Amino acid sequence: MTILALKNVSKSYGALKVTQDVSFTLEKGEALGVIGPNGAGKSTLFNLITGNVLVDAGQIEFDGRDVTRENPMARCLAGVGRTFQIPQPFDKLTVFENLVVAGAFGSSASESDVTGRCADILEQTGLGPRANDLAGGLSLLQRKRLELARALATQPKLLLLDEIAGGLTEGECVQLVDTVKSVHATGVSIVWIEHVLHALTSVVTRLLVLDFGKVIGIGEPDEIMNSKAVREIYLGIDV
Ligand SMILES: Nc1ncnc2c1ncn2[C@@H]1O[C@H](COP(=O)(O)OP(=O)(O)OP(=O)(O)O)[C@@H](O)[C@H]1O
Repeated sequence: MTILALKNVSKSYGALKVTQDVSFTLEKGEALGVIGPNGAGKSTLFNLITGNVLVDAGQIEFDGRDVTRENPMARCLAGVGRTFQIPQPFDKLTVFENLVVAGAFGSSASESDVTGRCADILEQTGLGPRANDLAGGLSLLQRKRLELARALATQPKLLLLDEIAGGLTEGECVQLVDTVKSVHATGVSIVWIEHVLHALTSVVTRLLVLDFGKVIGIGEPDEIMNSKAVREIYLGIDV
């Protein structure tokens, strides 16, 4: 069953075509990786799915509904959760308070449900011992964990991860990937933009490659990474 469908989606900023006729579908429970060179339009793709940017043309369906013209709040409440490339938590709130704010405003759960759920998410994301620490004092790995936890507090059916492994050490990356795997195992559908390919391919079963806003490949990771188009355009190898 399809959870997300983009149909011929396009977006330009002036003369710059950032998203060009992009179409793909994501099945419920699937994890899809998105790769491509800097500036290929990956984050813009997320902004179009969340509604932070509106399409110029095309259609976006989420969970069986046309959400193309819906605002980000409506899409979040419907189950589209996301993390940002640069985590920006409320630095002067505690980790737990950050989760409660996300749960209270980004989900339709009642107040009592939100606090209970946030306590569970703290454990799930390994932030239990940091619950009462101010977010501003967290390490990069903990900030990434908090970014993931805040997205989970909105009770997403679809989780969009934007370079969550970027900047981490190898050991930290392994830890975070384990947490992403545990989230995926609960049935949440995932689209993950990531430059750290080994982290990405340990979770996703398909890769989508963007270049200059166009989909130049979508398929199984091995097939995609060995394809002529990807080696020429994405890896810069002349074949
Ligand atoms: N609001 C905007 N106004 C004008 N140009 C924009 C805007 N947002 C993005 N762009 C441009 O669109 C292109 C795609 O940007 P985007 O951030 O989606 O790429 P990306 O693939 O996520 O890159 P990176 O891997 O560096 O994060 C870039 O050339 C960027 O400068």
